[in-house]
Amino acid sequence: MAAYMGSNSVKEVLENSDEIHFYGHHVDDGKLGNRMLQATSETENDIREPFIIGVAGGAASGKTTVCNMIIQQLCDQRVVLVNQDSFYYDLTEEKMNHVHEYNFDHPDAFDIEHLLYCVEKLRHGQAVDVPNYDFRTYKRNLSSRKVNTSDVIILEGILVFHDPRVREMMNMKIFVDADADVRLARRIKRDTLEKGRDIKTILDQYSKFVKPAFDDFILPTKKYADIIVPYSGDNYVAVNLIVQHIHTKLGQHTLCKIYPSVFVIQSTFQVVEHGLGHLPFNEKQIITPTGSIYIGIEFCKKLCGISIIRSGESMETALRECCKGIKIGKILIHRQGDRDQQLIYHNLPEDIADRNVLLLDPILGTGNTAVQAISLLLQKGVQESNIIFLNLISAPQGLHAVCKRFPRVKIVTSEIELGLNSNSQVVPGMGEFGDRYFGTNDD
Ligand SMILES: O=P(O)(O)OC[C@H]1O[C@H](OP(=O)(O)OP(=O)(O)O)[C@H](O)[C@@H]1O
Ligand SMILES: O=c1cc[nH]c(=O)[nH]1
Repeated sequence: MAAYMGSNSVKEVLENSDEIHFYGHHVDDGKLGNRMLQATSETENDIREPFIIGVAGGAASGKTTVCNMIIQQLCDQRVVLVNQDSFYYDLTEEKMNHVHEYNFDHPDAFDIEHLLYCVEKLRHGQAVDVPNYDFRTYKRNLSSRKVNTSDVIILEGILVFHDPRVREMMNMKIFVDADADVRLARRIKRDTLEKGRDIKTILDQYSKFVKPAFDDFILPTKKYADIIVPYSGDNYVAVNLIVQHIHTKLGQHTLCKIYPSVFVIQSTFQVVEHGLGHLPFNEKQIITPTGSIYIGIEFCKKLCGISIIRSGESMETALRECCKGIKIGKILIHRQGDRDQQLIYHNLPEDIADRNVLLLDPILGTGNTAVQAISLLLQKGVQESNIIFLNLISAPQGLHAVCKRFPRVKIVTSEIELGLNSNSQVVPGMGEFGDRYFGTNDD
């Protein structure tokens, strides 16, 4: 476990000091302090960004049905649907005169820069005006549609996976797959009814543009999909699985919105570094023994790590890699399922009240253990706002318990899971962490 929590990016330079922890970089290497601050704020922003889903697939493959089913099942969330069709370029008079020669299924038919601009704004919490494209006039209406940002943004369209910049903004990519004959039959029905087109025109357009564009541009983007949904009427199983995943991810968003003290770091590599990034520091310059100038940072206040025995000890190596010589204290709490915890042992730095405390425990289940440990730290005079709880897997129940009781304690975790089972184990989770890490399970 410690191996994947280790710090590769942060170099510790001053050793054997439990008073000063200075980690930095050579003067040529840029500004670590700035990088750390940037990393922290970027990650915080990421957490609050909407969940963006791309839904691609051939024309009339069932994308809209899948999107509607997702929207219906996410009824407790704010969802907005943005259709790539809204970003068709207006046809010029000349193109209008030869409209049957115009390829609406080619990537160049879309104003992708405008689409990118709109999604980028929504992603950063701003409302946008999305154009209203009229298929009868082949032009955007004068009035646009005001779209507010939401918890979930669904971006639907035949070619939404085509541009890598759009793809990169998506948290989940779904490709709706339907046989060519099914797509053609549905297209004929839809275009005659909804767009007032005649069958000959539809078939000409299909063989001339739609089919070649599907083969050349749309089908090749299927490989980018995280999920391929075979369209056969209403695919409830696939949509249920998708919605379940979104709910789990939104659970994180919701908890982070409720509790500004919770930070979810997408990679377990960065839990320790991110935690350190919350501490106040000053930039410091030193001359190394070889006479080079070295710029790093120095924490304003003394630090210590406190691990909750046993599992918290698995995080000590990572902490020591970042802060060599750091004082580490211990707390042992006997956990009995969901019942009261018993404090068995503690060994804390005498001057702990004057330190920032990084509390280490990879699992936050019911939260009882963490609440006991934090209560002990407060009894010893540690300021609540000087405690950062570093964690790998947390259950929503544990987060509620700690955040409600200690709103000023920061929690840095790498995953918020679904919940707890009847044995108070985190689910899906990883079972008994300590047994797995120390090899004391029966398997
Ligand atoms: O939030 P809670 O429901 O209180 O559970 C979390 C506690 O459970 C685990 O320890 P465990 O008791 O399994 O001991 P171990 O680390 O020694 O294996 C974990 O490391 C936490 O300390
Ligand atoms: O899932 C859990 C809950 C508490 N402790 C663990 O090790 N795992």
